[in-house]
Amino acid sequence: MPASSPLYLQSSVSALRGVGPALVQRLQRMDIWRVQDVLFHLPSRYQDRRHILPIGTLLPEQEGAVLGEITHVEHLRGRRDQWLVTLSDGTGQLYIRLFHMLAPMRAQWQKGRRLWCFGETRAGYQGLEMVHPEWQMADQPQFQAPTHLTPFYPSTQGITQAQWRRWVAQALTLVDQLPDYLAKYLGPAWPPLGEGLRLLHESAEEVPTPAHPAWQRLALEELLANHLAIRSARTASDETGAPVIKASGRLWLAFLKQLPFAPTAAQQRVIAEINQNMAQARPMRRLLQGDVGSGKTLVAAAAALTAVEQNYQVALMAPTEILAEQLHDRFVEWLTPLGIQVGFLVGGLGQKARREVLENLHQQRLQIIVGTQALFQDDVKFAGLGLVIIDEQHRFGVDQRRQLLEKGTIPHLLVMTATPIPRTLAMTVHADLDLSIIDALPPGRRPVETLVVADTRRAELMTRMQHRLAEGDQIYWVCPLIEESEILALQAAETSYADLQAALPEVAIALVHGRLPAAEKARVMADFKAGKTRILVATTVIEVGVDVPNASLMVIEHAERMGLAQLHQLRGRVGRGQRQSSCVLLYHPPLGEKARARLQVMRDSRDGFVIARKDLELRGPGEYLGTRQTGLLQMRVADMMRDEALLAELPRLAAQLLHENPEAVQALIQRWLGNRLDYSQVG
Ligand SMILES: Nc1ncnc2c1ncn2[C@@H]1O[C@H](COP(=O)(O)OP(=O)(O)OP(=O)(O)O)[C@@H](O)[C@H]1O
Repeated sequence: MPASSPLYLQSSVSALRGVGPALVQRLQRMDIWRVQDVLFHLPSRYQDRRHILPIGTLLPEQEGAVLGEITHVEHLRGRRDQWLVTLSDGTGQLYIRLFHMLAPMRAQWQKGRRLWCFGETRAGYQGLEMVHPEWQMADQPQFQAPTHLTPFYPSTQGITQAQWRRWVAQALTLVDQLPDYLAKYLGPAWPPLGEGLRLLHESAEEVPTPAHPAWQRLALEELLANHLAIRSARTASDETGAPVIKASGRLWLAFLKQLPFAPTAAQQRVIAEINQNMAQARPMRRLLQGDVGSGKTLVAAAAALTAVEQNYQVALMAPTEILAEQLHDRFVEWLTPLGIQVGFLVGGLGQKARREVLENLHQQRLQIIVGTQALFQDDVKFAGLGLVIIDEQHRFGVDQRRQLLEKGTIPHLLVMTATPIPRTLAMTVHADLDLSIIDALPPGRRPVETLVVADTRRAELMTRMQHRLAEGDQIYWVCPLIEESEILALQAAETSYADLQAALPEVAIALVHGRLPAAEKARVMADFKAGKTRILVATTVIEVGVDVPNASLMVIEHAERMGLAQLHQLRGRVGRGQRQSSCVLLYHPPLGEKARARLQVMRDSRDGFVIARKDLELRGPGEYLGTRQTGLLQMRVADMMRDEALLAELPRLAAQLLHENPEAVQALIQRWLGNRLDYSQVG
């Protein structure tokens, strides 16, 4: 082997031992280009493989190591071969399910052998099981149970955890060379930057917690990097002018006359904030936040009317075709009586129809266009785009948002989200976005009654459903994504669909899932909306934004596997009309402790903010890192809600750095935001 050349933080990852050309490409796809980027690729959690857990004490969804004797090996032949291995340790039995078993492994996995394995338990049909755990035969001399915590890195296909650990170890030898731009501005109580990175990569004994000063040091720098990125983008966009749109309110008043309800005070307030914003040449960058069902669509319509009255076009984007279609229908229903033409553009549109829409848009025969990502394509040209509205922005790539904004001169931008972010946090971190909050639900809403029910009680549930159906109500039946596999989710949904059809043969039931062709999806949703189908079985495609006020019961299968934010979103699909609605959270017993606590939060609370806070509290150590953040910003170590106290430091640090060390500003942004095109570059 040739002598390895010296390694630098700025060296390409190819300089790391064990990284060949194919791996370089894979790493680059994860936005890891240089050795320094490996240092900032932080573990998403830690595995504790040190302690052997008695099998009898295991709960579902528990990760851990067990050691026992193989008492049975069964080869299950079927569409797909499987092996079911029984492991016993005197306290209980655990099944190990394997979908492939190569000959050398088969030779070892014999009855009577002692086996150590590490994995996550799940409730299987026969009892607790682990699927493809990591393993070692424990009755041979080379067996060694791990003595340290094991960091677990976010990865991609073709990169193993062992590889990450080797690369990180190499990069860590350079950690002290990393420039610490903040040291001189922070008091002596703050540990150096490198300590934070060591803490996260090297913790051997205890899972690090966010309260640790070294962690806080990293979080502070990450928040600052985001803050700086946003600040610099905002300065750039401030210099360029957006159209000054001042409407008389003529269209809005005409619209109100035909609306069957009156806007709430909260809606009126945010509409006024938006109108004021659009009347300025400084481009609007406004985040409209409102809990599920708070009536954001009406606010979007009001903003659109302001632009249309002054002859500007409006683009309205939704994250999925179903939602785009629904928004389109709503806008057509509301606005065509006022003589406004609303177009629709999604990927699945035929060539001819598409050309026609584009032509109409370009000639300004369409004032409003509703669609999905398809609105970004190069050939989509506007005559005068004045306002862009994005629904549930976090589903959109930042890049796409930028592309759309490039289509107008500098259009105003309104982003709608149901994700709760406290005002103070949003103001500090999203320095570029102004915030409007709809803080009250429309009147007459009755809180959704939430029940937590074991899935062994399906018979009772069927009776409840029959009652509802007899009263003319409609029902959602949701099957969540299992193990992040769309195919498994689909199988589960198909099974539930068949079961429901068998149990309620006289009822019209439909199935909708992510793999249906767009037109088919649209048809199924339209039928449900029109009341032609009474039960809609769905994978979580209905999660965001579907509005069918007549649906008053939602059943969520395997609710114990879902996150709180997702459950809250889903539940928000019912309780949108005047009638008393219910949400049944079905779980598969036995229930793990954490899952029980999560479901209890759902039963006790209906407020998105409260639920988000509880979610934070319920995350155990090791679940803090790499968790999906509240939509807008995805951070690695910081959490806006948890690290609220750090935000106070940001303006001072930012001002000092910008003044004294502008190069450091760019370096920090690069370090934390990397080459990702961040939304801060928008506009
Ligand atoms: N002021 C109001 N009075 C009565 N009903 C209203 C009012 N505003 C909106 N609604 C109705 O409330 C329902 C929910 O509104 P909308 O779909 O806009 O919610 P949303 O904020 O987009 O929620 P989500 O984030 O869940 O999609 C709709 O059926 C809408 O017609």
